Amino acid sequence: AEKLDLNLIRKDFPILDQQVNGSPLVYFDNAATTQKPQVVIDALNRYYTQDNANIHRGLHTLAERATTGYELTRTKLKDFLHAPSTDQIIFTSGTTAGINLVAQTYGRANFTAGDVILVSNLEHHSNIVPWQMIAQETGAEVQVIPVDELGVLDMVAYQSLLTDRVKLVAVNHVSNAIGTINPIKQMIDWAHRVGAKVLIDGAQSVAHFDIDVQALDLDFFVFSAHKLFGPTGVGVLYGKRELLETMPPYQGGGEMIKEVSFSGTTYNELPYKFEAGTPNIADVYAFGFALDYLASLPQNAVWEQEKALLDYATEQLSQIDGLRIVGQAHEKIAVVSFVIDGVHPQDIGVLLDKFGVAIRTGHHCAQPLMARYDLVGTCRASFAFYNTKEEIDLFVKALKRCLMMLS
Ligand SMILES: Cc1ncc(COP(=O)(O)O)c(CN[C@@H](CS)C(=O)O)c1O
Repeated sequence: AEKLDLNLIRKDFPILDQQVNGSPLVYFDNAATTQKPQVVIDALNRYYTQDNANIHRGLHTLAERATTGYELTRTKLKDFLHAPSTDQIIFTSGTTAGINLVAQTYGRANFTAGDVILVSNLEHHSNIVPWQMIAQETGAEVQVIPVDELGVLDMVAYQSLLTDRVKLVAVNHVSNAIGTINPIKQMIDWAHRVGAKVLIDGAQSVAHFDIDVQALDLDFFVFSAHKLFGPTGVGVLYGKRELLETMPPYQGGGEMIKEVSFSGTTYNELPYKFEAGTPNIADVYAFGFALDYLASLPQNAVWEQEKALLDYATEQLSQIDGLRIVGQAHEKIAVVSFVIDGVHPQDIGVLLDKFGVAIRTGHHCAQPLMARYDLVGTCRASFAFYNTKEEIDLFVKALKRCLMMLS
């Protein structure tokens, strides 16, 4: 199978070539945010030096160019997600904003007392708190799909929780904290059988899978550009047309209207009904170049590289005395969460940074999951295709030195 030329690839990510505290940077925090290829950085620079103007309204050349660039990304996303139309691609500020939008519009219009919103114990706070907020407001109830010792969702429990009271199932495709890949096709099919809609939080899966929203029969799908080698402050909400059409607007203002008068206001068509105010034009424009960059890579080689990194890191870390990997699902993305007997994750994170190694420590915005495993937090190393086995060797060597210093 085709392999990635990592020397060439890493030249596309200038940020990776730097020293941190006297050692080469080893960036293993890609689940928090990915680094950006030069083409994205160049696109941002080009937008602000040549094309910047407000969009959709101005009739002058720069406004036309800015509008074309912004809408071109929406078209690229339609293709990327295999969506039926661009109308169903809504730009938000991120995954969190997308989930809040659905909770505050679809939720408010459809949830009533006694309804159930089903989430999982693996969820990120962004896919728990918005549902708690709308549940409080509507009298609906949030119930939780349990997870087992390995970090795998309990599908038997899921089936029994799927009563006809369930109006929405909101789960992540992949856990950010421990890397578990959930069987979302099956989960969606089962939910639809009881008449429930499904929102899939794809923040940690879009970078690792080809997502076909029609084949998955997805009702809602949300993710952030910054997890997909694009800028921060840009998110995508995909929704089924018949759902988006019936949902009231999320925020009021310019762009999302047709006619405003003090005797009444009419709203714009999809997708603009959900895009009030001047959007994050430059970052949406630059995001399109991240999508082009990814499309230029041999996708299987990318996934092979990530799998090789996961397997090698797991093998190397498993040899360290007292180290326990948290989350050992058979189906995992390239994330290794671990704890070490007698050592606080925070201390490891701080010390690793002294050796130039960037990982994330703590609860990873998944406190209910940490509580499930009776942990204050974990150390999380998360890899991208531009990381190397040599970096894993540096990481393991540094980790062993940290443990010597802490012993
Ligand atoms: C599964 C999942 N769901 C939602 C979010 C929120 O994405 P935003 O772009 O911040 O809105 C994230 C972001 N997880 C980062 C920051 S906490 C991590 O270090 O794991 C996520 O992983």
